[in-house]
Amino acid sequence: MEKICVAVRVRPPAPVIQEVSSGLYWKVEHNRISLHNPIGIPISGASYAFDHVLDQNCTNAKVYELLTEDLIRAAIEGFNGTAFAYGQTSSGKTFTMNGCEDNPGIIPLAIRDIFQHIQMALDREFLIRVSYMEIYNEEINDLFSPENQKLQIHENLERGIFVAGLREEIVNNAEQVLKLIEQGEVNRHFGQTNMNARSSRSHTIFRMVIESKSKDTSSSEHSNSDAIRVSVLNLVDLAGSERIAKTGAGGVHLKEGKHINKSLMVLGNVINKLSDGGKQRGHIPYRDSKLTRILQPALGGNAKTSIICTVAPEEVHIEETRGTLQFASRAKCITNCIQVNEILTDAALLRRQKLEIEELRKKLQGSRSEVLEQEILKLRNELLKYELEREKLAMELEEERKSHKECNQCIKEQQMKIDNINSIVSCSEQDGDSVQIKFFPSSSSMADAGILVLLSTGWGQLPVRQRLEEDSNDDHSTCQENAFKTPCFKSVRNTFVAKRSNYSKLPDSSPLPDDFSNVADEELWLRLNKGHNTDLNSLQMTPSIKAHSFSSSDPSGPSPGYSIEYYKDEIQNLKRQLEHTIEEKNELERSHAKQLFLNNQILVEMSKLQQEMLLIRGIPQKLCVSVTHCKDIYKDVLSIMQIAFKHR
Ligand SMILES: Nc1ncnc2c1ncn2[C@@H]1O[C@H](COP(=O)(O)OP(=O)(O)OP(=O)(O)O)[C@@H](O)[C@H]1O
Repeated sequence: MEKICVAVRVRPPAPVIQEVSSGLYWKVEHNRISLHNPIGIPISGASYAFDHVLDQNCTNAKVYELLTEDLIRAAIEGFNGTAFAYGQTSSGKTFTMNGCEDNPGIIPLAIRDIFQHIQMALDREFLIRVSYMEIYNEEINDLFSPENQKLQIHENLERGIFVAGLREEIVNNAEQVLKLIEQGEVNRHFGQTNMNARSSRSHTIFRMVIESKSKDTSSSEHSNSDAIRVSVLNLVDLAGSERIAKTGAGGVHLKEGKHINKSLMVLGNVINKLSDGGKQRGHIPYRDSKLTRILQPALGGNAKTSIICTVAPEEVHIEETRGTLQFASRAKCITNCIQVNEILTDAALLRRQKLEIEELRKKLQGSRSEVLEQEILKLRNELLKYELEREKLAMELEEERKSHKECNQCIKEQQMKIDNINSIVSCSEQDGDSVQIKFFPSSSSMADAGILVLLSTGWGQLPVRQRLEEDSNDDHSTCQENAFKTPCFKSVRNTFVAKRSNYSKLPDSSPLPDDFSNVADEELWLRLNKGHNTDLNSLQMTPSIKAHSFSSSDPSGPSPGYSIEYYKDEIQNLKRQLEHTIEEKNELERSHAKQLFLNNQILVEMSKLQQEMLLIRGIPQKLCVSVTHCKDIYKDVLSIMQIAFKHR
């Protein structure tokens, strides 16, 4: 955004005016112009400041330097530019824009300057086209071709606002242009008024279209230097507002004056609207006059703009001067939005698009590679994680295998022991004699103890039955209680019990054999009686007699052939035998109780083993699940790795 540059130029007083003066005068100080009373005091509300305020001594060259030089340079670089002179009639607009031979105005100075710069710009080649038109009575006429009259204004995307049918001359040097202008001036409408011997009766617009492109096409691969810059420079000399009373215009001039004033009023409206700025601006009436329509880009559009407001210093023109200064003050508020105008040839367009595509591709590749790197990093991390998990699972699997093996071994050992016990028990049942049972349970207490239990049967025979079942739902408390009672085989289900068979049956004959060949040796007896030394001699001395029952119903009674002594001895002997038998019975009961206790302990151990077995049975299933899980993980890892390699 750039503000319009506004300057006020005060022309020298006209020598011819004869009037009664009140002594009011305009004073120029720096960039300010103020109306003063005759005693030199500024009049309130009549002081104006601008970018430049140029007094009567200012030359056109200075005006050009201050107001137009930058604009011309910008036009060469591709920016649109407009400079116009605004002011009342005979205030020096034409003098400022065209100048005279001694004091060339902005247009010839600009033309020379432009060509000078073009010649110095070795890196670019230029094409300059010029046209010259006037808006006379609200009609556009071509000053280079007088036959081109009443031209129309058009607008399109390519050219913007333009006058259709206007002759454009391609020019190569300043002199050529100046000559063309000279020719065009001939066609311009001038008129003589009371105020100006050569009064412009129309607004004139000298237009230069400056096209340029870089001479260096080799660097065009990496820049936009092949783009064609096109700028439009308008140098405008407006007709002056006039009071009919002052100018004395009549007839044609009156009509001209009316059109001039009307178009200037529209210009004032446009400036007013533009100076409002922001949302209050509303509709800008560019289309209300041909002048504002043509100058539209210069007023709030894409152009650098300079306005030179010329004023007459005479007291008689104070009101017009104040009007011009107010117009200038509003114009000062207008901002334009300028930008380089570039036109791309097909080749240039193609090249620029190529560059853009290349840049986009680089950006895309950059972002793509970053994304891929991140993805690879993520995959690597995941891979590492899975590998660790796999190793952990493999270790767990190995441990479980070991544990399974150990358990199996343990079960085998236990099974062997159980079989061993079973075989011993079945042997004892078959033999009905003496049984030697060895336990090597897995539990440490039992193993350490290395318990050796001997069960024996003898007189008062005690055959042993052992049962072993795997069911762990035993009533151990019952077993414990029963361990110290006479065993009850039915109440203790699935327990390891000893049974005394034929307990109540009296033998038909003495249990002692006739000879001792089939009787257990002395060591066995000693062990059975826990060190109690049985009177073997007495046992051996016991005669092999047939037992008799002495029931009251027995009519026979003792044989009469025996003496009293014999009977006494016999009674004594029987008493001893009875005592011995009772003792043996008690001992056996104790052994049974102990055996039951041990059996219960074995059952507890077996129950534990069974629980372990249950756990062990579940291990293969677990292992299968683990192995399947491992396989799945391994498959996932493989697929992830395959994908990562594809991306690479
Ligand atoms: N700064 C100046 N120095 C010397 N002479 C000047 C200056 N400005 C204007 N003049 C003279 O004043 C007279 C009127 O000037 P000019 O024709 O340029 O006025 P104008 O504003 O163009 O009038 P119009 O609107 O009627 O065309 C001319 O004779 C011109 O030479």
